[in-house]
Amino acid sequence: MFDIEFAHPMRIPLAGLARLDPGALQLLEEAATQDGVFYLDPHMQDGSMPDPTRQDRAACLELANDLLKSSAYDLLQYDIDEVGRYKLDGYKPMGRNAGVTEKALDWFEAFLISHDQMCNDALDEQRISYPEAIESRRRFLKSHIDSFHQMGQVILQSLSVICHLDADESFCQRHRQNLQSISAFGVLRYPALDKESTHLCHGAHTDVGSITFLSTTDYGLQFQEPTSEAWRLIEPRDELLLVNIGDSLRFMSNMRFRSSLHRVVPFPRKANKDRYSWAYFMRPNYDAEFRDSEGKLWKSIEWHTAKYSVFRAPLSEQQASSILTGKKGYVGLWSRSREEDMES
Ligand SMILES: O=C(O)CCC(=O)C(=O)O
Ligand SMILES: [Fe+2]
Repeated sequence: MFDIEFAHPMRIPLAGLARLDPGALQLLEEAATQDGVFYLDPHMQDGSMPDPTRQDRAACLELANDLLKSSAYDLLQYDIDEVGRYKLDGYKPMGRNAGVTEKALDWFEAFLISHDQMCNDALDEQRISYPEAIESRRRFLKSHIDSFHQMGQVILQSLSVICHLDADESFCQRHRQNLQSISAFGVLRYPALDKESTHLCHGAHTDVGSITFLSTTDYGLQFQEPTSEAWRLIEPRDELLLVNIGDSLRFMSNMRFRSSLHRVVPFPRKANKDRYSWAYFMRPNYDAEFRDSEGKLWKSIEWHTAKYSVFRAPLSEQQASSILTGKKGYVGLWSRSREEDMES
């Protein structure tokens, strides 16, 4: 038997939050202040919101396959570091960031599609023409992103009630759909690994934005329990969405909410096939302001830019600040030997 410890994120019903049900709000308050991660049950009995775990799951997987089957050469025509100013759209090849061990680079590829390109008609940015796999699914992607944004607003409204914020201070006001936003939807592929693979998975980080909705096909994601600092595996659940709170919401709540520290590592006996995940990164409007844990004032777009330059930096530079993980000097490296212990 493996000695693997699982996390047990709370399961919170979206329907309860939409009604501001006190029981659901209490669960959300506990999850947001203690761990910064929870499972969301997105099912609305009255069908008032599309349920992105059902048919959309298959559609996202098909999109990921269709899109990422192109050669790296073709995909690099949409290099995320070249396409726009803020790395919100385009292809991130494997190995662009530092990874989970000292010598490793990351080993996942991703394609991002910004909220504004799909859903915001009054947009200053130039319109991007995407690969056919995306262009042919514009209607699906628009409604998919819209429904994530609506779910995000329900969570933000609930968190605003928890913080006793007045309507004009509500977190929702800083995530308005008609203002420029850095939110994005992404599909990710982690190729199958073997024992000799040098480059691995996805290094430890907190998410830059406010709320991340995650779905995945397989094991691998770990989250760090804030009090014990132990890494725990997160079980993939088809019928639920995993929600991570990110830095922006942590800062906007004056550090009351935690941003979850997570990473993706090889999972014994499961790393021999591709792992897919897809995420909606709900992030604040460009100009939304907050103060970080040291009191420094940031516009959301500035924090985003600073965080991405740390994602792209070598490990030594990542270690020098607290931007990557929220803890200066800590980059959350994974040790292969422990993993091998588990396999024996
Ligand atoms: O693939 C996963 O499960 C996690 C992805 C992630 O943490 C991210 O893209 O920020
Ligand atoms: Fe993440």
